[in-house]
Amino acid sequence: MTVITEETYKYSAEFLISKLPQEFQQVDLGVICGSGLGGLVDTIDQSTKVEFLYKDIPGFVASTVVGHAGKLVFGHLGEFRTPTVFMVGRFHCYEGHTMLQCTLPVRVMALMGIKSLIVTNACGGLKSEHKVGDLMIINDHLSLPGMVGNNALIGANIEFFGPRFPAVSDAYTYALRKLAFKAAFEVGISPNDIREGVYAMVTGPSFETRVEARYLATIGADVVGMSTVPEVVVARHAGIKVLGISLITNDVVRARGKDAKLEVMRELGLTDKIDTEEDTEKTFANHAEVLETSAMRSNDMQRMVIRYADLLAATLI
Ligand SMILES: O=P(O)(O)O[C@H]1O[C@H](CO)[C@@H](O)[C@H]1O
Ligand code: HPA
Repeated sequence: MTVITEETYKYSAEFLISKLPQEFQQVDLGVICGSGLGGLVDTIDQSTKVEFLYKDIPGFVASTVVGHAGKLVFGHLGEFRTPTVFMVGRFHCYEGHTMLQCTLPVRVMALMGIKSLIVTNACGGLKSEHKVGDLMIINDHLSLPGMVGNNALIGANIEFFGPRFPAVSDAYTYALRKLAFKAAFEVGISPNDIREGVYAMVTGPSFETRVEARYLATIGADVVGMSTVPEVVVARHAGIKVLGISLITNDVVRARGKDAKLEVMRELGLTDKIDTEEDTEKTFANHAEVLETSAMRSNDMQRMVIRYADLLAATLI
């Protein structure tokens, strides 16, 4: 296991601070941009923005996924010009990174002063009432890797950040979820296009089998993705408040699929039963579809995040 010490995090933060103008040496808000959702940084004041490629920051690993630019951007967000740090592209375990490597930027952001983190992601919808393109405010998560031995906090606890056994039952606080819905409605997102629910994390990179999808829905998940949870756990451990926003980019195939045996028996006249199961062969999940939906809906998500940052800056939450 890669060991990352308190000094490693501090070294990365000090590196950034030494290169940043004073206005960004301490930031209030962090934003992690999910697949295809990095366009948010195009909405910030371009004249004050400062960018670092991940490959140039000590301790950071490389971002290898299409739709994840691989840069850390500092800028002013919204009308209140909140000093914000954006991860434009995140790290995933399926890229070969450990959870500690994937979450290193969150601790670096903690050292740079963030009090609040907005985590966004692209995900697959598991419920028939969801539409592709819907937004979902996360109200809880189901960490499949975390439950079976791959929790982001495994290893020596760094007391400097937080306690050995942090509670995450309130990771997605009610007050912030309310603020997010307020932001969404104020920017004109229809209540029919935004919901609240449970995000399940799997490691990927293969998408779910049909039975895995049914299993996830049965055990309480509304959507599934391959990120977010490690970042949230590490942020909550460090006392950072979290808002999670998912964009449902595709429908996860759940139908059982046609019964081959029955079909052959019917063709040979051995039975007259007909398989009524829907044929979903054409709807495989794929990353191109994920990026396509992100591109279609990223504007709404951006407007909502900007409004949320302003509401947050205007409240004492
Ligand atoms: O969670 P983000 O980074 O948004 O990306 C999602 O999209 C990719 C699959 O298309 C996976 O990486 C999944 O986690
Ligand atoms: N499954 C897992 N992760 C995802 C999906 C999906 O269908 N879509 C986007 N990320």
